[in-house]
Amino acid sequence: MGMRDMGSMKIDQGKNQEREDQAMMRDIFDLMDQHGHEQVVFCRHRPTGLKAIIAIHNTTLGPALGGCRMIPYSSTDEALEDVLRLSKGMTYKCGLADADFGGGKMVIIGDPRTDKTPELFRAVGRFVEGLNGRFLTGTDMGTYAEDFVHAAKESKAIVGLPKEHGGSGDTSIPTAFGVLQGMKATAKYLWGSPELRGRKVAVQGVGKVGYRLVELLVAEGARVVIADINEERCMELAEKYGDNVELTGVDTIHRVECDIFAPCARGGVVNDETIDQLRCLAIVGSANNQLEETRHGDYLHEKGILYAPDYLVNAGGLIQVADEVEGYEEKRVLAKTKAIYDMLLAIYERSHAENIATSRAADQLVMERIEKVADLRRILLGFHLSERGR
Ligand SMILES: NC(=O)c1ccc[n+]([C@@H]2O[C@H](COP(=O)([O-])OP(=O)(O)OC[C@H]3O[C@@H](n4cnc5c(N)ncnc54)[C@H](O)[C@@H]3O)[C@@H](O)[C@H]2O)c1
Repeated sequence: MGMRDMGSMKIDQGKNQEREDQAMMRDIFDLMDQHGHEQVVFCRHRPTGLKAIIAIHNTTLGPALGGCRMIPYSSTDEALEDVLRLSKGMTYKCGLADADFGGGKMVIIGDPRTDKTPELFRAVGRFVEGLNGRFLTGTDMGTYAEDFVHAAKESKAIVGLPKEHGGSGDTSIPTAFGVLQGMKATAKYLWGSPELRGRKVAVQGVGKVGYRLVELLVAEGARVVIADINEERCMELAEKYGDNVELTGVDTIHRVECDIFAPCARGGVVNDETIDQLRCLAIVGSANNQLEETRHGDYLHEKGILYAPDYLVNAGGLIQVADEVEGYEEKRVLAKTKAIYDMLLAIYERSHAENIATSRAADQLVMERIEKVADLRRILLGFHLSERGR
């Protein structure tokens, strides 16, 4: 092959790459349209190995707020899909929690057990800071408040820092408390009393939130069944609480016959495969995006399984970090998180009255709230006379 042929081959390859890139860009824009996103930012820093994606879904209510998770995703597509779904969920969560923030999320593609370094989180901080207040972030699955102490050296837009670093501390505390409020409201709706004593709850995932939830449930007198891929955490809880906590496998936890199934690990656990295996009366857990698709919410409604919309019952962490931006006050956070109880009962009532899935009743309520605020924001707040060019 002559030099000329080699040259034309390179040009062809270049053109193909360009076409592929263009196709990918079109796909991303399609995906953004599908979910209604405003902005997607790809962050790469080779020296620290950082590969991350920030998605900003909707800023009608205020700057986008959402945690940053670290997962060894098997592909960029999988990470993109996750961040788009999660950031959209945050818009709904903020809307329902009456927080003046929009929906956003960040995902780091990496293994939290081996890939974390202080520099990686400083790089996270710099990318977040570059968004100039459009996006605020903190801990989520696979990340800890301590990780964000490094990010906070580079950015003012970090929330959920440890208390000794001026933050409000671990968000999993109010999150677990909020899930418990959701369970009490569910008990009230189904059995006429918020009491959980004697009720059987199956908790999938005993990480930061799940572990605390189990502690709260045991204190309420509930019987708890747990499963986690991290067996050490299960053993620790079983040793601590003896007969009150029973262990089962990660493949069987969703099939346990119980009053309440509590997904507290990854999302998408209610799907075509699992939905007919569920043997619970209600689903109340912290995991984001528990329904793989909206139609799974409809199916739960048809089957008579009461589903507590995840973005409402897991809003405790968001309520805390939103409060941190205003100036953190623990009592106020607890009071706002307690309100999840009444809000969930209102959603159950609406679902019953309109014979629609609880997930749809919650979505409707959020959209009504967002539209009301969007309408208010049409009122101009100020106008500088200097802008008239006098
Ligand atoms: N931390 C918060 O404040 C917060 C707030 C709102 C929502 N959430 C959501 O709650 C869920 C849990 O969050 P977290 O902060 O406790 O995360 P975490 O990483 O501390 O805990 C997740 C746990 O799930 C386990 N796990 C993973 N896959 C599993 C599987 N297939 N079966 C059983 N266990 C499995 C992990 O080993 C881990 O112990 C996530 O979906 C997160 O997005 C968390």
